[in-house]
Amino acid sequence: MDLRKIVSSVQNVSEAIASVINVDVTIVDHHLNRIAGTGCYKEQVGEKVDENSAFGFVLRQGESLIIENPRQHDICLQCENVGNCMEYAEVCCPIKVKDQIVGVIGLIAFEEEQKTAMIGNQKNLMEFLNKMADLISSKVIEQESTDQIKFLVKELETVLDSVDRGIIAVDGTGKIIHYNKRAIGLFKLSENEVCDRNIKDLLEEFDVNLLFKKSRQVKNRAFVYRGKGDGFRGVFDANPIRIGSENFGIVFTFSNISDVLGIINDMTTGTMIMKFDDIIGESQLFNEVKIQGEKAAQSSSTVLIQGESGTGKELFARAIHFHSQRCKKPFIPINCAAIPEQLLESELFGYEEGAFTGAKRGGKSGKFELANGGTIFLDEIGDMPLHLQTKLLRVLQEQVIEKVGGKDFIPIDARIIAATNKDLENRVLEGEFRQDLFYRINVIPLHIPPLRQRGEDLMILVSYLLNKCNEKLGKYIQEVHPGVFDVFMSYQWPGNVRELENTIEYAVNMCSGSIIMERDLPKRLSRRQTESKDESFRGITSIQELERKEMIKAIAYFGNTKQAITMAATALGIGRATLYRKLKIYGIKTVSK
Ligand SMILES: Nc1ncnc2c1ncn2[C@@H]1O[C@H](COP(=O)(O)OP(=O)(O)OP(=O)(O)O)[C@@H](O)[C@H]1O
Repeated sequence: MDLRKIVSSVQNVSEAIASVINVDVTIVDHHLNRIAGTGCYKEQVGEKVDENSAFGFVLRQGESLIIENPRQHDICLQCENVGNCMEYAEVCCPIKVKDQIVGVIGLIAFEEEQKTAMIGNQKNLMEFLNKMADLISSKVIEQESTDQIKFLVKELETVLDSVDRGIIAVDGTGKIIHYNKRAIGLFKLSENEVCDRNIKDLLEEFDVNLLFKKSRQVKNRAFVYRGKGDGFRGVFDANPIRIGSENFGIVFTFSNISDVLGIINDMTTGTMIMKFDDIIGESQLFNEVKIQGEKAAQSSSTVLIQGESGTGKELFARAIHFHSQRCKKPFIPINCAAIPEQLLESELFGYEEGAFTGAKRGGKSGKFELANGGTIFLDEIGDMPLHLQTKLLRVLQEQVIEKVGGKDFIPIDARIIAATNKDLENRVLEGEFRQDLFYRINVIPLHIPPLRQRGEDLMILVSYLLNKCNEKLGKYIQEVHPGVFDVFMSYQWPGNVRELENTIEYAVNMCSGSIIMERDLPKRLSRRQTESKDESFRGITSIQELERKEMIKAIAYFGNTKQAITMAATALGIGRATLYRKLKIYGIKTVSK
């Protein structure tokens, strides 16, 4: 508690005392700084008073003191000013705030007449001085509470401004009375504008009156703020301000939907950051794909990654995303084959409240919305149902999505990387995949070669996966026996790297020494070796299958128009009618004759 905070009040009090009792007055604070004074003391304000003076004594003792005989009094003998002292008498009274001494009021007589009046009227004088000290004390307390309120307000403002949701408090009519910085940032309002606004201006499509009437808490309500052309989609909570049974207003908290979705992504998708250097393989064939992938990362065009199951298509998709300019934004994978057909649409595009029985209150955002600004990875796109292919084509063409049961089109900026282990061209010919969509997604095609075609990579992958498994299982297997490599090289690896990974993990578990031997391998691998001869027989393709494949190739090359069929027939060396007949037999879809 500091008298210096109320110096002007203290000076006023000292002048009032001086004019009532006609002596000089001076007041010091608890550090013995003179903070107010009349007469000769006025010029000494700001100076320090000697701690051995009567003021110092009263500050230490906390009791009033009257000195009738300056320069002879015991206290005066200690004072450094005793030689220059001109006083006739002195009265000092402590100023206390809640038992704490915060200063001293001193009255000084410089004439005999003043001294007589002071000494003669001691009792009344002391009472008067105590009242003046109380007055100063109450001013200090008042100042302290004002400071405390200012501090609380500042503290609250800082708390509100450090929340990354917009906060707006309104009175019972909806008029904005408090807000934080994030709120004016979200609604793009200036500080002057915001106080003239009513919450109804910001939540146009929402029945705010009902909210006031019902005075109920609301959580995560979706809304659209259209603003002056720079609106946003968001969610809000509303909490009524209730004291007793009376309502004083509502506190709203707002978030931009893309911020919310960003947090959901970070928390739920457990983004695995992947770089091209993390993808193992140095064979020429594989390196070429990596180079293509790196180039694809520099662009925002759609990529179609084709390759057998387990060849690393998702790894490539992730690496492309994390090498691209979108790397700080979400990477959202969705497996189109793993989600039941009736759910896939709402998973991809989201749904509005009430879109179907069982739809969640407030609706749901789809993967496209989650991927906004980033990349959506549509795995197993070859299994996407035809009606969704049509919707996807629209997203690609118009860059907007429409939620299930929704009325609005939501602009979306998500890069699409699709992958499939099916022969998509074949699916087009079979009428299972839209040709126009195929061309749209196949802008940058990447073909990941199967493991059996990259023998050089097998060795590096085995050593990489061995380390990985040792770490995972806490084992120290050092190497793989050369005989095991022979088995690996002659095996077809239908499950590619995923299968190799599982095989190594199995072998590491089975191995009791430090080298993986043939006996540690899963039985299917050694069985395959003995069966490989049978398999090479089985590898012989029938004439009919060859014929079918060549026809598919010709149609894929020349196209599926009437004119193209004639050209395809010529290239195949058969007549047009024969080609039509055979296409029908093989179930290859074409334009009608
Ligand atoms: N070149 C590689 N280097 C390291 N690990 C790899 C490599 N290729 C694949 N893998 C591993 O193999 C597994 C399968 O990879 P991924 O899921 O990317 O394959 P995919 O082709 O997308 O498979 P699917 O077609 O079944 O979806 C993963 O555990 C992945 O880490």
